[in-house]
Amino acid sequence: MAGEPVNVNEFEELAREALPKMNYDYFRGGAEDQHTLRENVAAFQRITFRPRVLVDVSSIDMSTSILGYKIPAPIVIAPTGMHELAHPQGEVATARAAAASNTIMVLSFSSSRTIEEVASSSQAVRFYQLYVSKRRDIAAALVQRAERNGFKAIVLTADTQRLGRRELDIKNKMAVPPLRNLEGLISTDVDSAGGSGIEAFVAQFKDSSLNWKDIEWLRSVTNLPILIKGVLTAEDARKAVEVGVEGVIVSNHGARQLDYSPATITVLEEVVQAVKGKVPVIFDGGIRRGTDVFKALALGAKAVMVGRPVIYGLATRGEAGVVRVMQMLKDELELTMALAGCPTLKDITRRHVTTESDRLRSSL
Ligand SMILES: Cc1cc2nc3c(=O)[nH]c(=O)nc-3n(C[C@H](O)[C@H](O)[C@H](O)COP(=O)(O)O)c2cc1C
Ligand SMILES: CCCCC(=O)C(=O)O
Repeated sequence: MAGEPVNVNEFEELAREALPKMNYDYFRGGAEDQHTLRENVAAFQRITFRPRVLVDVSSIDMSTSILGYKIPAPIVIAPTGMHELAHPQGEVATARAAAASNTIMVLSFSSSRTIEEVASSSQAVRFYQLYVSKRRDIAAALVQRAERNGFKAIVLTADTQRLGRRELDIKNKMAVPPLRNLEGLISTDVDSAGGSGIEAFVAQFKDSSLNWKDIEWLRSVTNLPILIKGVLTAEDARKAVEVGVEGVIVSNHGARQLDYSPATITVLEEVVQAVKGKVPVIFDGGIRRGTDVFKALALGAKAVMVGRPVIYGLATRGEAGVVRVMQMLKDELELTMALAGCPTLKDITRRHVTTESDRLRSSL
């Protein structure tokens, strides 16, 4: 690609050029037919704006807060695994970029670098994403390490009872690289039977009996607020509120788990309505533009998280690349707000977008 990247999608192209195929495939790929992977992005393209004109937008305020932590824009770093496959500094670089961007980073359970390394290299507000192992003492130990090291919330990923079937990883015989948090706790040296080592590893360690009752167990091992990640229905949103978690994250795991799950942006409103404002609803999946962020906010998200674009920035330019990606999305959101006539996040309403279902309803 010639010249400087001017948008987040161009970072993806650069990352593809920079990375070994196996690593790029792991980051980029989705489950099975990758239908949901395409839809996560395509569904945004079917939402249009109802911009308002002649509003004073000489000053735009994008600031918000999540669980009381103030951030200058509602764009947060999603938990994604194995950052050393993108850059030798791994999550240390990502965490530094989060601090430089004054945003929140959710550190993945499957990080290359340790909780302690990430904590000591960055002042960013950090949340810890948890997968619960069959041996509960291991999960509890990880949560307590995160808490001791100043992480501010636990993000419990609920959509990964087993790993989705990612055929690129199977073809590449993708092996699990070192996950240093797990050293001395769980072996990642698994027999992949000639397929995806990641899938085999998850099958071996993950407790697939995990269920709503276990939130109580999680409460018993930590004082941190708990967010549930992977909610796609009103039913589960109500359950999450019922069991008393502090936040709900609408996510289909970047289309890496159940293929033919809905594009997340198409179910956000359903979840928001079910939650009834009792806890914040955070959104992820397919955010590639500031316009996407605006659309998610218009449909009721408090903030969005970004997965792959952060990795592409990291792969291309390390810390500086992640800072640039976050800045691009933020700048695009600011411009979108100005052009749509919304000087603050509160001004963004449901009336500022037209969705596919709006169009269907009005054609009846
Ligand atoms: C390479 C990669 C690794 C991921 N690893 C994790 C993980 O360890 N834990 C988790 O909860 N979600 C994980 N996710 C899902 C992200 O948190 C997020 O839901 C998703 O990336 C959002 O979609 P986007 O990539 O289109 O922004 C991963 C996603 C990708 C692309
Ligand atoms: C133990 C690896 C799981 C990482 C993950 O969640 C993903 O690749 O989507």
